[in-house]
Amino acid sequence: MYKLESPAKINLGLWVLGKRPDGYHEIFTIFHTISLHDRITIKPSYTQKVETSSPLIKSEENIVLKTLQKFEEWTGIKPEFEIFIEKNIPVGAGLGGGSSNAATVLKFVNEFYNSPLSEDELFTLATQLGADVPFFLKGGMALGEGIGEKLKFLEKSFSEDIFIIYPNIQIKTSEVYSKITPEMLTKKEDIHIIDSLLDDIEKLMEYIENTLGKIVEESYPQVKEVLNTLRFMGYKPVVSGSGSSVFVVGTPTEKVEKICQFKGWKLIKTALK
Ligand SMILES: C[C@](O)(CO)[C@H](O)COP(=O)(O)OP(=O)(O)OC[C@H]1O[C@@H](n2ccc(N)nc2=O)[C@H](O)[C@@H]1O
Ligand SMILES: Nc1ncnc2c1ncn2[C@@H]1O[C@H](COP(=O)(O)OP(=O)(O)OP(=O)(O)O)[C@@H](O)[C@H]1O
Repeated sequence: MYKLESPAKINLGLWVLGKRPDGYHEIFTIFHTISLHDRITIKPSYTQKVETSSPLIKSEENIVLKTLQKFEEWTGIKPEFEIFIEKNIPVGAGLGGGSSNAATVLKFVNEFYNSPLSEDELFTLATQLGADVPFFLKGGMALGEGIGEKLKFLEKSFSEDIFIIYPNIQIKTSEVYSKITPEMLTKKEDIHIIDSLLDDIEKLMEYIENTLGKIVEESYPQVKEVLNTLRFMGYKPVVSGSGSSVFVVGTPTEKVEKICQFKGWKLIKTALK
């Protein structure tokens, strides 16, 4: 029996640079893993089974199943494990839960069968599973370009406390990207300043924004309410990825805890890692 931790991520800023012919968008983002994680239990077996603790995820659609199938396509080896995922990462929250599970299992299975896939092959296979998957092969802090698969992993990462508010709604990433219009695009040269702020979280937070977050705020009143509540309290909240979760650097006051309880929002205290 093997037990693996599958970390969540937040996007410390996300800008959309353009739209590609294949419908995907060129982005610039700063990925950062956090200590919030799913727990994956893997048992070698005579069959292949993937289950989770979340009713929101249909077994047959689990990205981890797709990961095992792709691994077999690429290597000819049929991975036979019973996998159970204890979901602590809220689903459809912009925290990369599924992508993290896929990368964590892909890395394990490749090592279990004595690494038939090279690191480059792992990254290519991961990209085919989803734009966020390659980042989770290493984690930490990374600049993401392309569709998010062109990664520059940074030596340094942050360890500050953050808190996340999840308003219990799942948001489909494709829906958010489909609302991108030309005037929402950013020129890469206009965000060069970011490169000089990568070792100062306070300064970085002054500049970061999330283009997808602006769309989510306008399309989902529940997220808008979370953002305005936090702004009213003097925080600088940022939507992670395509939402619905919102993060703030720091620790929540009792007042924040009370409001989350009253509103029925899920408050997660965690840290950059
Ligand atoms: C929003 C982020 O989570 C930020 O990290 C990622 O950009 C999205 O990563 P992801 O959820 O793994 O995305 P995928 O599952 O690969 O793509 C879901 C859908 O999002 C849209 N998509 C995704 C990534 C990207 N750079 N451009 C896009 O337009 C596409 O319509 C795609 O069909
Ligand atoms: N193992 C999994 N864990 C979570 N979601 C999964 C998993 N497998 C499939 N899914 C599906 O993937 C979709 C996105 O789930 P996920 O939790 O990764 O969203 P997310 O946190 O918004 O991810 P991202 O930040 O990459 O957009 C959901 O509709 C969910 O049902």
